[in-house]
Formats: sequence, structure tokens, C-alpha cells
Amino acid sequence: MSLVVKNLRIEIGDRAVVDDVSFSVPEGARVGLIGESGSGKSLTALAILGLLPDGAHASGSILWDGREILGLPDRELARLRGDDIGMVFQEPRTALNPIRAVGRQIGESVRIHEGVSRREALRRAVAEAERVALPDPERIVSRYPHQLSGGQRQRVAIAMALACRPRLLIADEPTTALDVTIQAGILSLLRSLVHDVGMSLVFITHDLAVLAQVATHAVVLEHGRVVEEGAVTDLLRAPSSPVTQALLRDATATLWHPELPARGVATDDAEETP
Ligand SMILES: Nc1ncnc2c1ncn2[C@@H]1O[C@H](COP(=O)(O)OP(=O)(O)OP(=O)(O)O)[C@@H](O)[C@H]1O
Repeated sequence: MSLVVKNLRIEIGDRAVVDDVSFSVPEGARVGLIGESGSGKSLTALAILGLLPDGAHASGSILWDGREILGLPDRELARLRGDDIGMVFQEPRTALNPIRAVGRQIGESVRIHEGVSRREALRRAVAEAERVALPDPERIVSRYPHQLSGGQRQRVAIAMALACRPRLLIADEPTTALDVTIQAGILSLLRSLVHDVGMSLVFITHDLAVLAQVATHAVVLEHGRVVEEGAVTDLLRAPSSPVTQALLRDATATLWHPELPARGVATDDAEETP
């Protein structure tokens, strides 16, 4: 299933915060949306998910599997988010319920999607926890979010998003709140899950070094407009826009080099203390 965004425009008040944005995500592709803070990345993602804030108005076209989804009624958008499109955000704390064991939360995603019994949902939660490489899955499912580390919480959020078996995952700065070494583990997890499941990925970041670890194609935004687009390898080798050049300078300034596969050491954060 492919995603095609055409001439997307998002207005808030009388200001166009996203203007004439077009890009497509073929089935199985990993596409990064990159740009400085305020360039319109998150609003573009929220428009795809049908979750724009009150007061924001979107026009243009968003085709999912050839069907127009911009302007669909809330109910249908909610169904799409449950069935086809999963999401992971920057701060897993906001996605998790603090007073529920994480296994129940992962299981709830399975239950909503597949209508299985509570018992079966818990069994599946353990399997999902294992899939996202959480340590000691049988035990960890009975823990509460505050008993886990930041990296472990983000793995739970990813397990919840993937429990619905989405065809597209939208991840908005999912590693920004994490230490660099924990980041590397989450990025490699996302990369392998996306590859194994064969789903597509839209990955949002302001960091080209992070983007290079997960995406093969990038769309560069500035002030709500696309300023450059292409294969990540080309962007790294010969960035044409000043924005991309600046992003590359920022990335290399942190001791990362485009020929290195990952910044930081890709460790499993199982030993990380909360
Ligand atoms: N609810 C809102 N009300 C008013 N303006 C908003 C709202 N949400 C976003 N904006 C404005 O829209 C523009 C694009 O915001 P957006 O969050 O999409 O940027 P971004 O590239 O994701 O930035 P960041 O990396 O900081 O999240 C910004 O100028 C922002 O101030």
C-alpha cells in the first residue's frame, strides 16, 4: 500500500505553515522528513494521521492505497489508524498509561485489532515484547511505565504501534529524548522490524545522522516547503540546498561521518537502569 501526498497545504489562522508539500512513500519504502524546528514536519505527519490540532486546516490530497483520506470523517480515520497506520512519538510517556502494566497496554492494542480474549492478549503481549527485544518479556509485561528506562518505554510504544500490524509506521522524533547509545539500539530495531514486516516508514527528525540510519529517501522541509528531495546517499554526498548543507554540517560536527553506519554504539539497552 502506498502513500501519496500531493500539494498539501496546512493553514493555521491566516498563516500557511505547510505549503505545497508533495512526496510519496511506495510500499516498503523508508522515507525521512527532515528540517529545522518549525519547518512543518510534525503537522505533515499529523495531517496524514487525521490528528491535526483544532484551528488547523488542510487542503490538497493525501492518498492511501489510492483512496483520498484527507477530510475523511473522524471515525474512518480512527479505523485507519487502528488497522493500517501506526504511530510512535517522541515522548513514550505520553503514549503510555502510567497506571497500567505495560503488558495490558500492548495486549489492548492486540485486542482492539483482533478481538482476542484477555488471556490470549496477554500471551501475545509477551510475544510482542520479545519482538521489540525487551529484556525478560515474561516479567516485564507486569511492570508499570515508571519502572522502565526511557529506551524500554519507547520499545513498549513501538510494540503497541506494531501490535496492530500496520502497513505504514509514522515515527516522529522517536529517539530525540534518548541518549545516543540508546538511540542507536532503537533505530536498528526500527530498521529491522520495518524490513522484516515489509511495512513502509515515514521517519521524522531534525538530525541527518539519525535519518541516515533508518531512511533511504529524504524530503527536506524549510518553512513548510520542500526544498530538496532524493536518495539519502545523494543528499549526504552532494546536498544542494543550504538547509541540507547546514544539516550535514550539524551532523558531522557531532563526530558522525556519512560513511559510518551509525552514530553511537548500537547496544541493547536491556541493562540500562530506569
Ligand atoms: N497548534 C498550533 N497552533 C499554532 N501554530 C502551530 C501549532 N502547531 C504548530 N504550529 C506552527 O506550525 C509550524 C510548523 O510546526 P511543526 O510542529 O509541524 O514543525 P516541526 O518541523 O515538526 O518542528 P519541531 O521539530 O519543533 O516539532 C511552526 O511554525 C509552529 O509554530
